[in-house]
Amino acid sequence: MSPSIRPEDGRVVPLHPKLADPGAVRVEIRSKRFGGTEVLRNVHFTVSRGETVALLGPSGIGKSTLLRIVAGLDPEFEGEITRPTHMAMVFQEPTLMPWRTALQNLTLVHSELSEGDARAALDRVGLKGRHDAYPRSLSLGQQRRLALARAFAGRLDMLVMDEPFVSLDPELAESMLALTEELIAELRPAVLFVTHARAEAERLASRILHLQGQPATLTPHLV
Ligand SMILES: Nc1ncnc2c1ncn2[C@@H]1O[C@H](COP(=O)(O)OP(=O)(O)OP(=O)(O)O)[C@@H](O)[C@H]1O
Repeated sequence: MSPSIRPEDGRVVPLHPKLADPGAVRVEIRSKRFGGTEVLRNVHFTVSRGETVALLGPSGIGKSTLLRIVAGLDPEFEGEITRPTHMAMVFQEPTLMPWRTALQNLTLVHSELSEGDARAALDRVGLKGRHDAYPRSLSLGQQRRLALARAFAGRLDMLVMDEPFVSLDPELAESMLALTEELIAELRPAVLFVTHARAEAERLASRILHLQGQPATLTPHLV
């Protein structure tokens, strides 16, 4: 039985905790159009808490569009998304506030965090001694670490990542991948991430979903 109503337009409806896993993400997209072009059709899947799902597919197929809908950034679709309250996103580029220190980038987003906890979260991702640095004085790797610290700080039920390791040199990509793996294992959120790299998908994900066709739909493959 559906735990939530099914409006005609896209809406995000909280799950009733007694009816289903409150940490789960459920995606039911009947259709997504940009003007006259239908990009997604009948895309249905769930991500349980503690599960990591990778989304693969050719360039331009609709991966970022799907991710934006799931994250609640694009309400213009037909269907329904059910997701937990505490969600974080990690993008290709670290979206940091340039006029705030590393510590403030964390505490302004997570007002519930004590300063001690925020500092510990920065230390956890290897930013010891850089708490008071501004993003422009951090290396790209340090900026990415700060973005990860921000995503994983506080309560995290769901994590959405859009090609988080793209355009990094292999060494940095490997260290970010390892750090992300550790943080996911510690917090066990429901994770949905987009990647072009099959090896990355196979390493992080317990399940891989392929977007194919026009309009795109899903073909599931178990790793
Ligand atoms: N705001 C928009 N307005 C109109 N068309 C759009 C918009 N955003 C995306 N599209 C189109 O929707 C389709 C899917 O785009 P999307 O960015 O989701 O693909 P993608 O699979 O993430 O691609 P890539 O792997 O290259 O990032 C593309 O044809 C794109 O041109």
